[in-house]
Amino acid sequence: MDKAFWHQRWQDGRIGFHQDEVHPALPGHWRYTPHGASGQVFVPLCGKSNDMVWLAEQGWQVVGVELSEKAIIDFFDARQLEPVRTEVADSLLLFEAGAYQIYCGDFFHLHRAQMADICTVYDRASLVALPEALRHRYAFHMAQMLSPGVSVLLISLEHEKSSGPPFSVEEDEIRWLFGSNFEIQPLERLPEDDRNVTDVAYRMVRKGRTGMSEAQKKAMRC
Ligand SMILES: C[S@@+](CC[C@H](N)C(=O)[O-])C[C@H]1O[C@@H](n2cnc3c(N)ncnc32)[C@H](O)[C@@H]1O
Repeated sequence: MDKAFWHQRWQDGRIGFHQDEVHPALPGHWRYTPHGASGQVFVPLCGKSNDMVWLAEQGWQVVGVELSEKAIIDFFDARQLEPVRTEVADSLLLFEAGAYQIYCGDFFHLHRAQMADICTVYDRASLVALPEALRHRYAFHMAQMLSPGVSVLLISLEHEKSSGPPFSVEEDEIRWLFGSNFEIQPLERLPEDDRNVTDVAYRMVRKGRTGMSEAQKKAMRC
């Protein structure tokens, strides 16, 4: 899947992955309360997801990344927000308004520095958007960017077809992709939908040692 594929999908309005409602697994499995307004949640490959609105309503600062500028403009327009647009390093534009900071560009161009204040991650339908070779890169890059202790609510999907997107990404593969860097706990299999697709939710926590001061800082922030 190259970038042109996704730009074309957004241009043509072929965005069957977009949901008008909040994903049913999100409220049930979201167990964090941010302290003050400082909690940042990262939403990779965010599209114009309404899940970001739910997260903002819970008091989170939402940091997204999305290739399609059209998706980002649509997201802000729907909320009558006029984002400030700034050029940042490595071919990324940052759109900011209200509780939202959305980077427009390639996930793989994000750096650890941009993730420094991230407390947690909400990841729905990112892996399943990527072909196998890119899923490797994705899992590695995510691990590189997140500090030990950061948790991820990951929602993948499974189906019988051999093609995609969406690709079927099952527990064995998730363990293979992320297992060396994350503790992984399956949370829930949702009921199969009318296209025979099953969403599956996992909680993952970035492994690794935290120096006392880093752990303390993170505990205070998140
Ligand atoms: C299956 S959709 C999921 C969107 C969103 N997570 C949701 O739940 O509605 C995948 C999204 O990832 C975006 N995308 C694909 N490759 C990307 C990349 N390398 N960097 C940033 N965004 C990407 C696409 O434009 C598309 O909006």
